[in-house]
Amino acid sequence: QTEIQWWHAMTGANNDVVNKLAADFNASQSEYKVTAAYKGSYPDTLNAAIAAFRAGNAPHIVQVFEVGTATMMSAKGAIKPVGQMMQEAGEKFDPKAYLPAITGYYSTAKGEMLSFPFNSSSMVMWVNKDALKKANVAEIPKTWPDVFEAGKKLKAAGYDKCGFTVAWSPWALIEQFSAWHNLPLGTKANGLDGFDTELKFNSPAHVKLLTDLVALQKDKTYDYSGRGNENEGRFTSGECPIMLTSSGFYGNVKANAKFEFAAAPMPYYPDVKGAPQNSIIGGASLWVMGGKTAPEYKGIAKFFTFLSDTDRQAKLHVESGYLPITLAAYEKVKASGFYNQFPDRETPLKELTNKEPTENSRGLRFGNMVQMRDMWSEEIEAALAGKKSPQQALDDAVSRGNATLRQFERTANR
Ligand SMILES: O=P(O)(O)OC[C@H](O)CO
Repeated sequence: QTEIQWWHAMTGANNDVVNKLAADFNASQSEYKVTAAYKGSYPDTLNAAIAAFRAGNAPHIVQVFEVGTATMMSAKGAIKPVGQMMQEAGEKFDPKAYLPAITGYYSTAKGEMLSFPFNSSSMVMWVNKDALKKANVAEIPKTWPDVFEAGKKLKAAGYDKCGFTVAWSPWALIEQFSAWHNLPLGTKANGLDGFDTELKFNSPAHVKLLTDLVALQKDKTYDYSGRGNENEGRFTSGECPIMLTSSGFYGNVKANAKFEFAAAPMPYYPDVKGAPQNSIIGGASLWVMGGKTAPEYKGIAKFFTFLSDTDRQAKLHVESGYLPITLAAYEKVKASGFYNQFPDRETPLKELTNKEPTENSRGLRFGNMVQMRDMWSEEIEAALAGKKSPQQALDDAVSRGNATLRQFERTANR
């Protein structure tokens, strides 16, 4: 048997999904054995894979979050392009089979898709409907001002540690916020059209959001929930009745929330022209590492074909909240009547296709993005702690980010 190691970052219900996929594939044939191993958060998993590659013992497959894409794309010798691997192994792989937002995100300028789409998501606003009822909030908030009002009422109704919050702060407050308001995160279509890009997310609308949050943090109408998804449990426990985070949070919400919930579209500022625009994808894709043997690549290719099966994709979407990935799986779920019964489960798909994407909302691709998210988070944290004005914090996030981009340009092996 040929062993295939798969490193991933999935916890809770999504961890069960990964283990089940590996077990089902292993049971479906006897030549290959996929061994799934949890390696910590997305940044931890990426760092572990880079370290293992340098030490000569990289796994076969690594799940890399969307913002690690530029890093992986530029690591030429370290990765095996998925299209090439599939072709050599005689397995079908058609980038056009995927939702356009996904294909665009993971393809090079030449149209080559280097990684295998796996768990793509978008950001939604999770709401605790029981809490809204208790606080006399008649409708699910649509705009940021509505969210602030709802947060105040929720706080008054007893949710005094957290009226509303967001997980993945830089993803929510900077990246998705920019796309959803048709504002540039950076030049050159947010880096998709070239590495020589400059960050632009210190606009008046960005400053307004941070200013509003700083004010609401004082009495915890808004309460900060960290840089990643480590505090998503604040929603399922009932502590924070409104939380912006991934659609892929569904499995954990379903398993743990003891209240009625819904996944609503992200809020927007109605006075920003063109808002809401469209959201961008999140989640992760599977990267194949370089330097493996032909039989190993054959096994990985067969595993990817197994993962692409339309029924399997449809089921994954329904159970996890991640996107159906392929057009065929999306059509299948639509035809089944699932969204008629559970309209909010289509929210992330509707956000992604809300309008024809612009240069500001096709996606993003920045080198050193993992480090940049930490810097951006530090600046958001400084503003929330009252150490810097929101304008200064975002100006600093932009200038520190730009310096990091220039460093990436100098060192990237392209
Ligand atoms: O929770 P996920 O897997 O949808 O990922 C969220 C963000 O896109 C991570 O960068």
